Amino acid sequence: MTLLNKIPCTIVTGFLGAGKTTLVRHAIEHNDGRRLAIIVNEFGDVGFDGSLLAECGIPGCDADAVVELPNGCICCTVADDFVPALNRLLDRPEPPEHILIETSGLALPKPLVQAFNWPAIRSRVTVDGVVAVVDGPAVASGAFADDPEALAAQRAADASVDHENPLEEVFEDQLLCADLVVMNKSDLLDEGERARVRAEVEAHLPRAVKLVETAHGALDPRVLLGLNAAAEDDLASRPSHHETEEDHDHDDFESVALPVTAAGSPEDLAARVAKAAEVAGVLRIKGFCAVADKPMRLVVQGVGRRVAHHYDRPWRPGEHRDGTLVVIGLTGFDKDAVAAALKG
Ligand SMILES: Nc1nc2c(ncn2[C@@H]2O[C@H](COP(=O)(O)OP(=O)(O)OP(=O)(O)O)[C@@H](O)[C@H]2O)c(=O)[nH]1
Repeated sequence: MTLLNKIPCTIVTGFLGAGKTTLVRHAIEHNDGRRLAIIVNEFGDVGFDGSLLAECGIPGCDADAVVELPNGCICCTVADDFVPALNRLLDRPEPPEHILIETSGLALPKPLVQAFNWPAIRSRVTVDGVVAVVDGPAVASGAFADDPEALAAQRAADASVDHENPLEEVFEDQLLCADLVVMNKSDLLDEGERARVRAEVEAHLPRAVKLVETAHGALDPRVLLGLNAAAEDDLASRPSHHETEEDHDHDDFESVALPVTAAGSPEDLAARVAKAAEVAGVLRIKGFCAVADKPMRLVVQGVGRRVAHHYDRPWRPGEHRDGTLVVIGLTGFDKDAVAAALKG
């Protein structure tokens, strides 16, 4: 049972590029003055999402309220990183009223939920809800299943099914743990695709879990926060492909940070990123870059073959303007080919 004095924490999970940061940002923006803190975990230690959130410029969102946990996977570094970070937030003179935890797209949520039972934090916090953000177009294109139709027919919530596709396993673990599923990027789907994605996601859910559709993570914080799930008390109904922390590693995935010299134009860089994204096994490309003669920093984001870019802020005086892109992919992806594509 949730004690009144426990601070609620929402765990935002979801595959690489599904829209977790976008959802968290929307929640900060529409938060009605509640004191929020954000913990951001990333695979690939460039601190991209943390930087986007800490520098969001939203009134009332204090950069100190954003804690970055880089270096891989929050579910594997619970003791060293997560619990101390959480305790530091709770020990502040004005502790947050609600904490949002954005996990890396490759993290499994269940070990993190289990961590809420650690004696050091158990009496202080509770998991208000696990929210799984789903990349609608990625599901529609069959990214998480070798044969989506056969798969949908095959299963309901059989967590023992063997998978050859590591993407699918991570995706499923995230759904199996969820209290709320957010089917994002609905703006990129037609009605038929939306129904298909909905059916496929529902086929993976082990319990009656609410599914909402969003575009650009625009979900009312009254829906997102306050689910009151106390998920740490309810682990049995959240099956996982990896029932122990030891069982879980990320050998299936790797990341590399590549320097990029200033681009002639955003379009030129986006074309190079799109080319790099075509290299087999590449899943996600993101980072900051310079554009010749522009005083602004360019944010570049590739999910699959879709590349988005925008200027987020002016370069600071004296700031090093060389860009870096983080590329995350299946282990063994051809980094030389990616580097060559990015060079143009
Ligand atoms: N068209 C469209 N684009 C979206 C939507 N939501 C997010 N995006 C874009 O998708 C890209 C990834 O969004 P993020 O919010 O960074 O995704 P993420 O899940 O935090 O990504 P990782 O942290 O790398 O796993 C960005 O370019 C977003 O602008 C949406 O609903 N529709």
